[in-house]
This record gives sequence, C-alpha cells and structure tokens, in this order.
Amino acid sequence: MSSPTLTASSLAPYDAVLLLSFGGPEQPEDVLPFMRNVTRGKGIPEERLVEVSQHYALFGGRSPINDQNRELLAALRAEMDARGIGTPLAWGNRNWEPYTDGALAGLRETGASRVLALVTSAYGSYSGCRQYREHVAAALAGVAGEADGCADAEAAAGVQVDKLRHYFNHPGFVRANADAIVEAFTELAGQVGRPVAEVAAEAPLLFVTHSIPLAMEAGSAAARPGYVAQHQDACREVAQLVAADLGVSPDWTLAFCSRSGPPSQPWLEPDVNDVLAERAEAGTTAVVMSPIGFVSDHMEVAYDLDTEAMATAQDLGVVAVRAGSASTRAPFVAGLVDLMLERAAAERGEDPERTTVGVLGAWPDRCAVGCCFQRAGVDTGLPTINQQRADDSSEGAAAR
Ligand SMILES: CC1=C(CCC(=O)O)c2cc3nc(cc4[nH]c(cc5[nH]c(cc1n2)c(C)c5CCC(=O)O)c(CCC(=O)O)c4C)C(CCC(=O)O)=C3C
Ligand SMILES: [Fe+2]
Repeated sequence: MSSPTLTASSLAPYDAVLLLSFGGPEQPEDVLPFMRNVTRGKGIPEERLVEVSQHYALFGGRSPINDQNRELLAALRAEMDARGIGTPLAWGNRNWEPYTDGALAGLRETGASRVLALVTSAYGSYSGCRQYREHVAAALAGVAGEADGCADAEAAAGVQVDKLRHYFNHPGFVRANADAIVEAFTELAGQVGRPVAEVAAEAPLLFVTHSIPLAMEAGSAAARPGYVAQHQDACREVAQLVAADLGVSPDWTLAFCSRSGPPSQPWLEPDVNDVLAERAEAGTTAVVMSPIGFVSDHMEVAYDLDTEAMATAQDLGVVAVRAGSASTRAPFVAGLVDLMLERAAAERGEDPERTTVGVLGAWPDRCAVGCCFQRAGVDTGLPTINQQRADDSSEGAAAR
C-alpha cells in the first residue's frame, strides 16, 4: 500500500476499536432468552421461535458466531500489530454476552473517550445499521446511569462512538468472497470429475443473503441505494473477480434465506430453496452457493444453507458446494484495518481516498438523518450514534 493513510500506524483520534456483533447462545439454556432478546417487539410468531430454537438445538444449543468473532478479533489484532497499530480492541454484542454496555463501560474505565465501532454487517438496513446505532446509544445511556435512555447519551457517558462505513463494496470484502467462490468451484469440479472452467460455465452461482421484510428494504433504500441494490453491486463485482480467475463468467443470481415474521408480511424473495427447485427443473445438476450476506459461517449459514438448502439440493439430485464466507480471510481482515485508518484520517480532518469497487460509491462516514429506518418514512425518534446533524447535507463530512 502506497497511500499515506494506509501506511499510518495511528488510529488517532480513536482510543479504542469496538467489534460490534449480533451475539449468539453458547449453551442450551441460553437459546430461548437469546431468541427473546432478538425478537422483542418484532411481532415474530411463537412457532417461528420454537422452530429456530430447534436449529440451535441441532448444534448442541451453541451458535458458532461468538467463536467466529473471537477468531476475527485475534486476526484483527494480528493485522493491527503487524502495522504497528497498538489501539486496544474490544468486543460487544447486541443480543448476547458479552454485551455492548459492558464493553463500553470497560473502555470508559481505561479512559477511552473516542471509540470506533466495526459492525459485523456488510450491508445497510435497519437490522445491520440503524438498529446497531440505536443499540449503542442505549448502551451508552446505561453506562452513564440513565437506564431509561437520554437524548445525548454520548455526552452523558463522555464517550463518542463512531461506526465504520458499510463495506459490502470494499475491495477486501469482495476479494475474500471471490477467493472462497473460486475454491468452491474447484471443489465442485473435483466432485464431479470435470475441469473447473467447464463446471463454472454451467453451474449457477447462487449468492445468498438474509431476507428482510419489504418494508425494511424500503427503509434501507430511502436515503441511498438499498439493501438489495448493495447486494447486486457486491455480487456483480465478486462475480467479475471469479470470472477473471476462472476464465468464464459464472451465471449468478441473488437468493434469500432465513425469512421469519408472519406469513402475511411480505419479505424479500426468492428463497434459496425455491431457486434450487427451479434450477433443477430447468436441468441444473450442480451449483455453488455463496453466503455473501454474512461475514462468517454462523447459524444462518450452518442451518439455513448447510443443513436445509443442502438437503433440498440432495433431494433434487443437485450437487451443491457452499463457498466459505469472508470470515478471517486475509484480504477481508486487511481491508477492515484499511477502513479503520481511512476513518481515523477523515476524523483528523485529512481527506483520505475512500476505496470502493462497483458503481454505488463509498457509503458516508456518518449516516444521513433518514438512513435505514425500520420502515420507510417512519422515524421512531430513538437516539442514535454516528449520524449527521439534521442541517448537515455534506455526505461523508468528517466534521460535525
Ligand atoms: C439482515 C440480517 C442479518 C445479516 C446482517 C448481520 O449479520 O447483522 C442478520 C443476522 C443474524 N441474525 C441472527 C439470528 C436471528 N435473526 C432473527 C431475526 C431476524 N433477522 C433479521 C435480519 C438479519 N439478521 C430480521 C429482519 C429478523 C426478524 C426480526 C427483526 O426484525 O429483528 C432471529 C429470530 C428468529 C427468526 O425469526 O429467525 C434470530 C435468532 C444472527 C445470529 C446467528 C447465530 O446465532 O449464529 C445473525 C448474525
Ligand atoms: Fe437475523
């Protein structure tokens, strides 16, 4: 890297980096309380809770997500150390231990007053953006002793938490997913005993992400291109890298998994199982599935893809290989550290290059006022962090 921003070894003005994630249960007794945390006030039917609890039960009541975050923390630490960045790294979850408020209280005790949060959601939607920002504001209010929340929790706690821009179109995330897909096509070629270029020319590449309600999709698309458009941009770029490596352009499409909510509520479609059935009907005998919507192989991947969709493929006589996720792949980890350096430089008033691929451009450092409502046009008015002031129209403005 030749850019001065990316060879810097300081994250000043930040005192700490916080890995902020979803959280998951680690033992059978945790499963239901975790599920209740996730679905509080969300109108998810009880049958769905029971059903998803059974997914966890199949894996001994332990989600893989926390261990994956421990691995990501270790990988980030190693990459930061290798670049001479000594900034402390902490970890907090929205829905299970270790919780965000404890992590922030710990950082405050060490004297930290500026924290840079790295959220394990590559794309923007209420679930992956505003809900985390509201969550941090509530956690800071708790740290400040204002259990019922307060309008300016950052001031009350004496800690400002900024959130890294979304990275679905960052070259590190895109490269890591492409590498994993090339490996998957290579494995598929081995399984069917044919050359990889031939297999990649015929076998569809199914990108899979978490379905969300159509109302949430509309909310994500109000301020900037939405959740689906972000996926389309990332998928196209990933597919181009795969094509460059394998010499053939894969036939790719975006499918969804993990729909919940009542049947009356529309969610993004098509479901990956339906896509498999349609393709099988049309004569497809082999596919690669890439969990592009997820940064690690957590429960949605382990159950919805590796268990359910794999069984569907088998029933249909389709040979399927599931590509890995970005997880701790070197380009992804290095890209995340690049993003930390970029944001730190911007906060110092420098004008760093905001590297992206695709056509949508870099997401702003601070979210627009109307960014990622749960439903388009419906502002719950909950306090949040990392948001532009109402009178600030300069996207990505470093100063507030
Ligand atoms: C977009 C998105 C991501 C991807 C971005 C990101 O990674 O953040 C994601 C990730 C995750 N979702 C997870 C788990 C769950 N999500 C649920 C429910 C929901 N997810 C939603 C959206 C998303 N979720 C939505 C709109 C709901 C409906 C309720 C609501 O509006 O909030 C439920 C309740 C049961 C059910 O209905 O399925 C569970 C248990 C886990 C942990 C997995 C593990 O334990 O390994 C992870 C990483
Ligand atoms: Fe979810």
